[in-house]
Amino acid sequence: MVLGSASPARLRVLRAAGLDPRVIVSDVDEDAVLDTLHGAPPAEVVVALAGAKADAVVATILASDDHAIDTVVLTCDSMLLFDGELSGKPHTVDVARAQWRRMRGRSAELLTGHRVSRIRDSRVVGTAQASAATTIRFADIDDATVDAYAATGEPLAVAGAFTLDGLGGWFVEAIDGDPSSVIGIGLPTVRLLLADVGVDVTSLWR
Ligand SMILES: Nc1nc2c(ncn2[C@@H]2O[C@H](COP(=O)(O)OP(=O)(O)OP(=O)(O)O)[C@@H](O)[C@H]2O)c(=O)[nH]1
Repeated sequence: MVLGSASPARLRVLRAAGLDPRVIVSDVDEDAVLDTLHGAPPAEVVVALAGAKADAVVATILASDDHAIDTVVLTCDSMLLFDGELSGKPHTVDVARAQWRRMRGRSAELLTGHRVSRIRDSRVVGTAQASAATTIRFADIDDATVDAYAATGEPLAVAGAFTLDGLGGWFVEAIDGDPSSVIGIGLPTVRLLLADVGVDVTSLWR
């Protein structure tokens, strides 16, 4: 399997779940793709972004001269849907603090889009895609805690400015949905997408 993602968290989830994928990072300009998706439903946005990453990684694989490839490429994209707005990574401390001041004490949905692309005999023989949504309830933390968390830098590089499995875990009171899709790759969703392209996930276990 090929994981088309630079996300260390996605790789960690797959390895803990028995896979040892090769990593090929796509160089997709996500903002450029987002510009073509104004008005699209949020679930379609994250699936479209995962698809754009897949197209780039598949092109890289097909450009190689290894024609005996029989593999599956998995790509994802995660964003937070809060008050009707999709947001990705904050990138700066100020944006992370503002995000937390708005969402503390409230709930939001972490959406993850997935694309599975099966390659055999140097061509794509099957694709499947789907999104997963998990509701997150955030603790009502005070300004000093928000500032301390933002200052760690952790929330800057993750969708929605929080992690479930890191420092952010102190501030996630409850979730309703698949926990792995919050971290960045929904295992139950991917299991069904792999089946759609004729791959039994148990055959991929190390
Ligand atoms: N560890 C952890 N990471 C999270 C969590 N929520 C979101 N993320 C990460 O936030 C990032 C979302 O940004 P994306 O644009 O989907 O992915 P990326 O990190 O840019 O990597 P690419 O797949 O190469 O685009 C991913 O790396 C997710 O793994 C979480 O709860 N825990």
